[in-house]
Amino acid sequence: MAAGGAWSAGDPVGRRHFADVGTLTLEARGALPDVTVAYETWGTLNAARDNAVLVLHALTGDSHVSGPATSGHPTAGWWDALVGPGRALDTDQWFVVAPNVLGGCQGTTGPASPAPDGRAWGSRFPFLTVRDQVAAEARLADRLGIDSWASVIGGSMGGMRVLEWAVTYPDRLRSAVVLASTAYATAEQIAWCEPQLLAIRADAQWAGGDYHELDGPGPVAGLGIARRIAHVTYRSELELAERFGRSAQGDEQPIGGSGRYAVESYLDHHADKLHRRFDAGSYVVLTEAMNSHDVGRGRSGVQQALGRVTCDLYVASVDSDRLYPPRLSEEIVAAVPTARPLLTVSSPYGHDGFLIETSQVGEVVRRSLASARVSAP
Ligand SMILES: CC(=O)SCCNC(=O)CCNC(=O)[C@H](O)C(C)(C)COP(=O)(O)OP(=O)(O)OC[C@H]1O[C@@H](n2cnc3c(N)ncnc32)[C@H](O)[C@@H]1OP(=O)(O)O
Ligand SMILES: N[C@@H](CCO)C(=O)O
Repeated sequence: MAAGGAWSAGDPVGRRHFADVGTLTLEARGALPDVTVAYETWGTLNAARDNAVLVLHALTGDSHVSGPATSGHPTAGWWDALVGPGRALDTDQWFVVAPNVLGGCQGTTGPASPAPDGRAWGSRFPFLTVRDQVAAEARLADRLGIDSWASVIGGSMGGMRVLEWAVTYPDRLRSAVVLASTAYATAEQIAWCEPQLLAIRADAQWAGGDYHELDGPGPVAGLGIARRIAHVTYRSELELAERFGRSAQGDEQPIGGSGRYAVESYLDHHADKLHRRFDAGSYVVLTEAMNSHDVGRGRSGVQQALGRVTCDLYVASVDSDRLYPPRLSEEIVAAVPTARPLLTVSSPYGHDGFLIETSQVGEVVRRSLASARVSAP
């Protein structure tokens, strides 16, 4: 990419693989040609090809579930504690696959990728739904020769894709884990996204979505505002109160001075970090895809759709999650015939608890894998 701020698609070498999955016919309209899916794997696929586990990341995640920070990944794997020998996703037993989502910006085709004419897709990138993203992941499974996943696991936006997998391809997964997620985007979730989308599109550097080919920083300010809004929703009111209170950041005072509150500084920090690792165009495409999420669309409603699920389903909510409140997980459990009783991750951190509370999340993952049938180690 030419501009777009300091964001980089990362080290093209690293440990990622790239699968060409062809042209995807999209749910809303049109098609996306020449789709590439970037993915990482851990462990070994067994001879029966039935020990594979699919891990699906959330909004700003990527394929780097586990491993140290690299030149391409400024932070260590987002579930590093869960993957490896003896860990919940025990790589002595399981073959773990993690793709970057369709529309993303870490190797999988997205708005910053070159279109057939060689220029970045930018504003020409088509509207995606969660179903399109899952269709791309199913193509990846085909390419890897994996007919049936032992488990499909994800939180938040990743959990949306897990549910779509379970509803669309009930024969292709034996168990599933849906963390801090929902069967449909609620009015409030869509409402929180609206000012985020407006902030990015109001940034003069957005250039109608075609900033990738321009000189300049790209819509860094707009993306930063979007991240600040989103990040507040990812944490709990009590955590922010106890952690930051009314403290000032440093010696300068916010009242009558030029200082900032500590919580403002914290949000500034997260905004600054995001634009270095994430493309604003992807943020828009993925946010609109999340807003589209409704497993019941065209399937006679949510209850009917969830009634199609046949895998062993584990649903967990975070008790302090104000963005994906536990009632949304309760609705899934009530409607899925094969759902286990709702599990609760106890955390002061809110929605981000699904990323932070790796010990509790690991237990949920262990349970799902214990119920997955495998031919051989
Ligand atoms: C599946 C996926 O979606 S993966 C994508 C999710 N990952 C990310 O988005 C990476 C960005 N980080 C986050 O979203 C969250 O921090 C999490 C969930 C990953 C981790 O949460 P926590 O461990 O609780 O980290 P926390 O939110 O407290 O942030 C810590 C950072 O804030 C900084 N910080 C804390 N207080 C302040 C302050 N007053 N002023 C400025 N910075 C501050 C810390 O120095 C630390 O910086 P660093 O991350 O550069 O080391
Ligand atoms: N921190 C997570 C929250 C969204 O679920 C992310 O950035 O993807």
